[in-house]
Formats: sequence, structure tokens, C-alpha cells
Amino acid sequence: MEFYKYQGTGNDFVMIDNRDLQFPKDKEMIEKLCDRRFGIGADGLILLENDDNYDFKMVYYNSDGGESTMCGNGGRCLVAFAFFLDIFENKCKFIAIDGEHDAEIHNGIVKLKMIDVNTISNDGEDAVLNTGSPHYVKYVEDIVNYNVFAEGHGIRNSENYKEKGINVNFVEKITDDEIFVRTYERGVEDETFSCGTGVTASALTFLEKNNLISVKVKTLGGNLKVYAEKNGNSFQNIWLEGPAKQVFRGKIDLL
Ligand SMILES: N[C@H](CCC[C@H](N)C(=O)O)C(=O)O
Repeated sequence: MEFYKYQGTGNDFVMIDNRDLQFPKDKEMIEKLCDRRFGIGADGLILLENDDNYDFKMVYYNSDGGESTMCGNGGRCLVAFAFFLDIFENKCKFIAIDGEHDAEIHNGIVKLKMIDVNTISNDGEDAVLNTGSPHYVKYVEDIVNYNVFAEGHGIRNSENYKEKGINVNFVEKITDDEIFVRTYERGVEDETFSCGTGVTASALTFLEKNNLISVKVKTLGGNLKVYAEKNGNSFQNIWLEGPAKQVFRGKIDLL
């Protein structure tokens, strides 16, 4: 089976052109393909499939092999993959588990439209919102030295969240229009170098606090940008922008 490896600001994925629907959607096999020692190694696996009403369809699996909710960096990598496959020129519209997404690519930079966000709830001082996947957002000091794994694991497995899980984002303000985000990801059960829906969730809480329409976001794996329009308590026209790169391609016997 042919596969491609992509990364979007260090969040990395096995990408498979599954328009022939030949890929066996088996949890154990997907987990093994994502294993960094016994398989290809990735934070997730993404299938590109056909859809009558869209340029393509996105099916996303976390590295634990379970199909999951929207992946923002994965969506950006899938747009770059579809462009590589000549599925579209420079603008596209695809369908994912959370609905339809517009996207465009220019010189390896992908802009992905995210779903509208109608509510930002509070959990104490922290924020909880869904940007296609569920996110918890906590502002911290000295983020570079923050124990993301221990603190993220604790929140993700706490009474309120352990059943369905939640992605946990830690945020530090860098300047008036830039934040640093680190994320403990559900379904990876570890910190990833970047989490697109998490960057989006963190950015919206910053835009809300500072009445801004765009913010630069640093992650361990690189830099992203988020734009959004605020209407009352909700956000629309939310875009996540950043690089998405093909790292290598290969063949693997289904393990
Ligand atoms: N782990 C997430 C999905 C992938 C999110 C992340 N990789 C992104 O770029 O949005 C979840 O199960 O909710």
C-alpha cells in the first residue's frame, strides 16, 4: 500500500489516497501504522476519499487508531495532499466529520476555514470550546518550562472530561498580537508539536479577551495565524493559516 507522510507545524500524519476505498479501516492496524517504532510513525492517519458534493472527503484517525473529530493541521495537510494529486487548482471545498471546509493553498501555505464557534464556556478561570474537536484552554506563565504532559494528562482524565476526553491547551501571551500554545492531545495521549483545532481554540480566547481579529500563534513545531470575526458571543469566518509539507512517500505491506 502506498502512503505519504505530511507535517503541518510538526503535527504529522500518514496520508492515504483512499478514493478506491481499498483501505481496511482497522483500529489495530491504524495504531500500528502510527507507531513511531513498529510502523511509519505519526500523530494521526488521514484518508482522502471521494464525495459527490465536494472536491474530496476527510476521514481522520488519532494515533490510538480511533476515528476522531476534526483535525485542523490534518485538514491543512490534506489540502496540500489533494493539491499534489491535482484534485484542484488553488481553492477547494471538502467535507469532514464536523461539516464542510473551504481552503486555499499558495506556495505551501494553506488557509483552512474552520467551523463557527457559538459558545465559549468557562471551567473556573479556564475556557472550554469546540472548534471541530473539544478543547480546554488555560493561560500560564513560563510556558517553555511548563509540565504540559502531567498537567494536560490530569485535566484530560479528570472527572468532568475523562469519559469523552478533551484536548488541553496551555497558552502564554508573547506580545499584543502573538501567543505561544502547547497542547496535550486526546487520542495521542501526549503533547504534540502543534494542534490546529487547539491553536484555533486558544486564539479565539485571546481574540475575545483583546478584541482583535487576528493573532499569530507560535507552537513547538512552527508558526500559524488565526483570523476570525466576532459577532456577539460567537465567532464566524474563522481561518487557520500555516505551512503543510510532504516529508516522504513510501510503500508498506498492511501489517
Ligand atoms: N486529537 C484531536 C484530533 C486532532 C486534533 C489536532 N491534531 C488538530 O490539528 O486539530 C481529538 O481527538 O480531538
